[in-house]
Amino acid sequence: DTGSAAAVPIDDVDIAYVTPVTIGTPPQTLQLDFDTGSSDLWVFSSHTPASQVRGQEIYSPNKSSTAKLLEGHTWSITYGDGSASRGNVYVDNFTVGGLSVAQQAVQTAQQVSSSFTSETNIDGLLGLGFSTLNTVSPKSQLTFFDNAKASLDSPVFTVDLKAQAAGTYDFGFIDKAKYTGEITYVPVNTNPGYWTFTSSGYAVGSGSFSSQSITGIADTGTSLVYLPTAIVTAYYRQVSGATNSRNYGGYVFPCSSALPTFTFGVGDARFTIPSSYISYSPIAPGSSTCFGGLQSSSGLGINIWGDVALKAAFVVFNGANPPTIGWAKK
Ligand SMILES: CSC[C@H](NC(=O)[C@H](Cc1ccccc1)NC(=O)N1CCOCC1)C(=O)N[C@@H](CC1CCCCC1)[C@@H](O)C(=O)OC(C)C
Repeated sequence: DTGSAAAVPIDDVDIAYVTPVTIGTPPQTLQLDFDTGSSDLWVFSSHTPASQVRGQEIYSPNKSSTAKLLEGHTWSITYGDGSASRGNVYVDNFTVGGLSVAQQAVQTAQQVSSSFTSETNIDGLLGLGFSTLNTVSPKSQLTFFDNAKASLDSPVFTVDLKAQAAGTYDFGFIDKAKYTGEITYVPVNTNPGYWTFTSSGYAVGSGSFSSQSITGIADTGTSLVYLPTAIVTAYYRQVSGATNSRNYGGYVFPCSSALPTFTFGVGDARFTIPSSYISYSPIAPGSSTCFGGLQSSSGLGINIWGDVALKAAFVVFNGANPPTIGWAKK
């Protein structure tokens, strides 16, 4: 089997991407944020208090003839940005881009934090991290990818995110039309359950490449790139008027400033993030102060290659044993 579904930006700065999925019988369609940085599949549902729902699509298990409550199971998750949700669990038919799993654990929200309520374009998350991170208790559940893996032509999914355009999540195959040149594969460390790999270094603009190991995670659910402070300060030193603003929580600069590109290494391959991706967004609509798409990871305790970096490449998440991650130009 294979599957292929669109990854659509939810706003004009690519803060996140959503992908249509169908759940149950008859099928209910929701738009989910596919997140390689977590491993819970949860949805706004008929169990979510109306006061916490603001236009999101909901999954109603009682309207699905194939839904079954997973008795006594609950879940609760908190993400890196502090947003959180919790609830109970059903199993039901689940399809992504033509690829179906019969008894997928679908975690129904009974409580979501205010940031989820206010994010009206996201109806839930589909975790693509390793199933060891799943929060369902007393028995943890498998991700959609882990459930589908055995039936896939190849145990992979690929990520092709685009700037202000629809990209794709493909399952079970590698589409040669989506990348150029070779795919460079590197090992993945599955502890504690993210797609953790080691980059071979970086360069700022046309500057020399600094060979150094940068261990971090490939995270489709994170908007920006978060790297060690030394690298980030070296970058913004090249940007006139840039400051690290406590007020705005990161590096800001005059939107009129010229930004260098940022290049990162994967093995011998080099990937360049265009300046336009790093001039992420005005700090407020119409402001002439812009927030950077490259920020320091010092507050996070983990380096994150989020959407700003993923948009610059075609990435293969290889779920074979042992897992690897592959990066190609496009
Ligand atoms: C630096 S870690 C923070 C990361 N969140 C983010 O990157 C959020 C995502 C978001 C999308 C839509 C609306 C609102 C927020 N964006 C964010 O914090 N931004 C602030 C800086 O400007 C860019 C937007 C995060 O928590 N990612 C989650 C998934 C994410 C999906 C959207 C809803 C909130 C949760 C997950 O990938 C995760 O926790 O990763 C861990 C390993 C850090």
